[in-house]
This record gives sequence, structure tokens and C-alpha cells, in this order.
Amino acid sequence: MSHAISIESVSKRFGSLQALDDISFTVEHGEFFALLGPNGAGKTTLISAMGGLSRPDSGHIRIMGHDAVRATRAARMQLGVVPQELVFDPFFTVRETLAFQSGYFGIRNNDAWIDELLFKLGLTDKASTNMRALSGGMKRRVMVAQALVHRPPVIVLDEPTAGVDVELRQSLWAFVQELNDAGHTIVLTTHYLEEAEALCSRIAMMKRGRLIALEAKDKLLSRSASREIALKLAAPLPATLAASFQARESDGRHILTLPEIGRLEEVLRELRLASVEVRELSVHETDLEQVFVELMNGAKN
Ligand SMILES: Nc1ncnc2c1ncn2[C@@H]1O[C@H](COP(=O)(O)OP(=O)(O)OP(=O)(O)O)[C@@H](O)[C@H]1O
Repeated sequence: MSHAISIESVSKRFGSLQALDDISFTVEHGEFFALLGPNGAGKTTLISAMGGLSRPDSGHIRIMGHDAVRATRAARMQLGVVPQELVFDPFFTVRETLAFQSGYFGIRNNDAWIDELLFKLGLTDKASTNMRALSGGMKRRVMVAQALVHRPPVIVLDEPTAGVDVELRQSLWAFVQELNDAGHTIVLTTHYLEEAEALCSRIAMMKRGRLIALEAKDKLLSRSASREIALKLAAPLPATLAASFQARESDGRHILTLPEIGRLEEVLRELRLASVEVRELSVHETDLEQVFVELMNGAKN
């Protein structure tokens, strides 16, 4: 079959604001894909368009081959979106919420799957609790269950861990990883870059409605040549080095930024010339946050 998600030259304006500017990319079956970008980059707008909730001004989106505008219902059957905002009827119980959502997809007798979802998301003992009586974290778990009642092959999570405690975050990721292992395609937006780094194999970055990077994670990480080194010295850091390598201090160590690792030799030479003994040296590998910041700063406005 075609791609799990295909986005083709999608643009959308809100008045004078270009929220999406000619976005094109595909997500393959079974991928764990991250969509990153600062606030207002257009991630939620793009996700709404995938779910047929808002209509692009131009371009096409297909979910498992179904056009999100012309075949909204068929596309939605293939897609589960966990929204950023908590949207629910406060008077329904958790089980009623999930049964109602199943009915929306024309699924009757969904109890066995609902029970499994409740169990996997740690909601079993909350099944009869009214939605309004749940904590924020519990409500978020219901949002995840709600997106999965129709067992969609493609799952999009829009910042599902915003404001969620560490325990839920970890159990949520274990569950999402399990879904991915079972063959579900996952698209994730998050502001926790270490989550994207740990889970996703390919990463798209957006800024002001445009796609500014789309690469395999490893390739993206290797794109940043700069490294930080931490030095513990027996004497003060020579001023010339401090100036050349934007030195700062942390935890009794000098942190120097090397634009490329080859400059390490220059640092060591300067220290030898100044007779400063090195007691400890460690090199910090690039992480996604560093690449993200560099790309965001480097992208034109
Ligand atoms: N219905 C709307 N009417 C007008 N402007 C909108 C509407 N929806 C979104 N926008 C604007 O479009 C831009 C993109 O918003 P969007 O919510 O898609 O960003 P985002 O990348 O999801 O950000 P965040 O990380 O904060 O969730 C923003 O400037 C936002 O204010």
C-alpha cells in the first residue's frame, strides 16, 4: 500500500498568518516519527488537517491512502489523534466516554477492547468514575484510550506528556512503544526533546509553518559538529581559551564549546603552554536539543 501518511504541498492561512507553508512529507508504515517545533510552528494545525478537523487551503493529506478532505470518514477510521487539549463530557464516566466514542465509529460491543485499554492505561479502577472527578493526568490517559477505541493503524499524539508526571510519562511511553512494536505507525509532537530522541527514528522540524528539517534521527544528530568539553584544571583557565571557546563554569568544571572536535588539540596545546595541568576531561556528545536550537536559530525568519 501507499504511505501511512502522505502530506503533499499543504498550506493554510489564518487571515494574514501563514500557519502552514507548502508542507510535504510522508510517514511510512510502522514508523515512529517525531514532529517538532517551537510554539506556533504549525504542528497542531497540521494534525487538525490530518484528522479532517480543519481544511487546508491547498494541498492533499492522505491517511493510509484515504484523502483527509474528500474521504474524511475513511481517513478518520485509520487515524487516532490524542489531542493536546483535554476535551470530554464531564458527566460521562470513563467507560461511557469510551463506549460513546466507539459508537461514533460505528463499533458496538467494544467492551473487551475497552477493558484492555483501561487496563493498559492504568484506568481499570476509574472505569465508573465521572470524567470531571479525574485528575489531569488521568484525564489525559482517557484521551489516549479515546483515540484508540477503533484500533487505528496510525496514531498521532499531540504533546501527550505536557504537564504529566514522570510515572505516567514513562508508562505512557511504554504503552506507545508497545503499539509501535505491534505495527502501529506513531507520530508524536513533544517539547521534551529527550523523548523524541529516545523513541523516534525520524524527525521533522517545523518553524513558522515551514518544514526546516526532515531526517533520520542519527543523521540529524550527526549534523551538529559542535561539542562541549568539560575540564577540571589544577590552575585557572587561561583567558585566551575562555574567550575563544565561550567558556562557562559548572560544578567546578570549565565547559568549553568546540565548533568542531578537531579544535580539542588547540585547547590542550594552550593548556600545556600555560603549564596548566588537566585533572579531568570529558566530551559531551550532541543531543537533539542542541541540534534543535542550532536549526531554529539558523532557519531564516
Ligand atoms: N483557528 C485559528 N485562528 C487563527 N490563528 C490560528 C488558529 N489556529 C492556530 N492559529 C495560529 O497558527 C499558528 C500555528 O499554531 P499551532 O497551534 O498549529 O502551532 P503549534 O506548533 O502546534 O504550537 P504549540 O507548540 O504551541 O502547540 C499560531 O501562530 C497560532 O496562533
